[in-house]
Amino acid sequence: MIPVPLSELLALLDKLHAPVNKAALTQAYARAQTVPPLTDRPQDQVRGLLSDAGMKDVRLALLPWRRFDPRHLPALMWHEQAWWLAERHIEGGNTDTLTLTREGAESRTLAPDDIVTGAPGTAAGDETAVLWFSLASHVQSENLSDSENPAMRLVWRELLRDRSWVFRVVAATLLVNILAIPTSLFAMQVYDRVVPTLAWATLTTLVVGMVLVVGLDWLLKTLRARIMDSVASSVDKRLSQHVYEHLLHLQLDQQPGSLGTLAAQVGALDSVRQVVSAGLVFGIVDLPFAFLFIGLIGLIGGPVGWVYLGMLPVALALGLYTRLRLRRLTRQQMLRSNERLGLLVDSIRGAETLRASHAGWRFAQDWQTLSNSIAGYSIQQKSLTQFCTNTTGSLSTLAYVMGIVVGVWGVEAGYLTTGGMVACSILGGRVIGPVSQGVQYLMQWQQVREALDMVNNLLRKPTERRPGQTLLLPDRLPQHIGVEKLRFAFPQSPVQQLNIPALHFHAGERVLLLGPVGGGKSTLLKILAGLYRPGEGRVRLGDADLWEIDPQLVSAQVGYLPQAVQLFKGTLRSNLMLAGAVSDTTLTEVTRDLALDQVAAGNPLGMDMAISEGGSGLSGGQRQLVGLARVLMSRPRIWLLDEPTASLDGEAETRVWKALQARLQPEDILIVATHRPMAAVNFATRVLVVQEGTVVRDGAPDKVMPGLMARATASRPTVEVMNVKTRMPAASNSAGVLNGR
Ligand SMILES: Nc1ncnc2c1ncn2[C@@H]1O[C@H](COP(=O)(O)OP(=O)(O)OP(=O)(O)O)[C@@H](O)[C@H]1O
Repeated sequence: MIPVPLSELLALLDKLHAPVNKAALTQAYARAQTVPPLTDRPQDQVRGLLSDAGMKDVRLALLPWRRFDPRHLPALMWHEQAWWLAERHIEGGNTDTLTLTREGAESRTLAPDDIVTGAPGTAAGDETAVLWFSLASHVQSENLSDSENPAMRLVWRELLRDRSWVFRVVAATLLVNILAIPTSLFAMQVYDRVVPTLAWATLTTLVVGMVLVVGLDWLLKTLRARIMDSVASSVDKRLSQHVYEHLLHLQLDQQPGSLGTLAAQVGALDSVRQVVSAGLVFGIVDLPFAFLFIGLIGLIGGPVGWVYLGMLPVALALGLYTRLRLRRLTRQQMLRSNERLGLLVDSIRGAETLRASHAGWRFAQDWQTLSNSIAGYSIQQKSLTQFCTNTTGSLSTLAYVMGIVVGVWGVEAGYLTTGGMVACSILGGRVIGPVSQGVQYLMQWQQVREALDMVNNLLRKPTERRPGQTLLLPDRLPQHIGVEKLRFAFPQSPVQQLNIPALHFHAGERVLLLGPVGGGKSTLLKILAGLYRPGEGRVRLGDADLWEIDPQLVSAQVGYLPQAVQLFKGTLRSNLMLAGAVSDTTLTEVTRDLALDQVAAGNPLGMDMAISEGGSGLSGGQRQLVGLARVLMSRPRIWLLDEPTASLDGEAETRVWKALQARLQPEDILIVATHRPMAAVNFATRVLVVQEGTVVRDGAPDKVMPGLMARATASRPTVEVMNVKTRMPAASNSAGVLNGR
């Protein structure tokens, strides 16, 4: 790689608003020209130059593009033998494009997937890479998990991010309310001035005025609705994105168990936003105006005002009572609805098993029980809200009637005219409206509280890295990975799944991880991959704690193959290139070595053959091969493979080991959890047996394997053939060997 040009570096620092002295950096560049470089690593060169220019605390890393998260752009990109300033643009809210610019060249606009890596003949140094600066100003995420009510804080933060809408909506609502005053005064003038004298000219003037008022009122209400809709849509987008990304970055061992709950948690903020934004305007404008109108009624009609004022505490008591009674019902209904959603997802995913084991009736029964229970709660809830709505309606009519009655007394007593009485009735309508609305809010608030609780449960769960955490960007390739004083237990699990005082793996090691079913192999691999965070102890990647390192760097170094490979809706190609585009040559080579090309060859669409949701369309073994292909294409330094050949036949298994060996660099670390060690034992350098969460054996294959084989043979059942006891032959996968007992 050639050194990073000054112009591109300055352009990036400018984009990042980094406090750099341009003149000092230019001088540092000039000084660097006069001496031979101490290092040919661009990250070290840039660090040196920046340090020379007075920017000491710079953290940067060089990452392969395929492992880089484009949301962290802008950055400098090494692409087609040149350094570019890469920026990300989101057009129309969804199309993601990259713009590459550099001095003296035409700028380019590309889709992230257009940048392929590992092009034919590319050495590691020629591959598209990103030089990424981690600056303090870059870390924008807020730590919501410490907050008492993170969901509410999030809703407020998003609603008030741009406060101008509040002023506009409040101003519009204010005017709408003010316009109600001339409406009532119109009636008063007509009754008191026009009707007694039949003054048509006055009536015409009043009507013209009212037409203007009505027009303005219509315009203001339309504008207000538009503003509210656009705020709602942008807030919804940001809220759902935030909650979804929080979910994606949740510590995997902390994810909620129920899928229904999880789905409901992600969607629940929507109802919160609606009530909070409408409630905000209600609280700021409508409610104070209700009091203003009561005052106005009092001014015109004297005691009539007391009638409407007296209605307020009754309505408030009604709303609070309903809310209290709704609390239990709403909670139960939500819980059951979540359970039912979970059941639905489970039965769709497990349709085959249900059909094969004739267990459908059991699920149908559960569905019916849940539906009955939801319907029961729903009926109770509806009748309660109906009761409240009807009572508020009757209360309003009563207030209106009482207002008229008291008004008649006023007319009799002489302090109120007929027109004044009509005006009081019209203004009374402006009091009744907000009061009924307030009662509705009180009822809805109960639902919102439940929804908030649900989202809070999700947002309080820890993410893989603390928001705002200063992450390490080590730039040396890790020479070892390991755990120290490790203790791990799943949440709510009374037993400890792993307890390992110390375990280290060094460069060049090829390790087989054996042990009985449920022994803890997968959990250990997930901990080493940085997917599960241990409750106690440390995971070390090189010299640093893995959880202190930027996750992009971890995933650039560590490749993990899960036991159950997940495929996603798309094509075979999109599933293979899940982590980013690779060159067609790399794709062809890997698929050929794993014989996955035969799958594509058998389909007229080839690599573009459709994969449906949940990954149906491929066999179990083929899925495993897709998972392996993903890891092989990502070329990690540390390979963590969980049962890579469990679903494969002997031939495919041999092919997998060959493909893997061809790609393993001498310094790479390979750790394979398997129940079929025999095909891999010849190239293994170390065998570990994990049982009941601890390492019970650890040594060279020739030391550990004979003992395991002997035990496996001894534990194999015997059959009696014509009175001769014979030991059962060993199965090719030697499952017994793995028990380690
Ligand atoms: N999500 C989970 N919640 C609670 N306990 C779990 C969870 N996943 C695994 N376990 C428990 O952790 C223990 C270790 O499981 P793990 O999957 O690591 O075993 P394993 O050695 O990989 O087994 P196998 O050989 O069957 O794949 C088991 O006792 C299992 O029941």
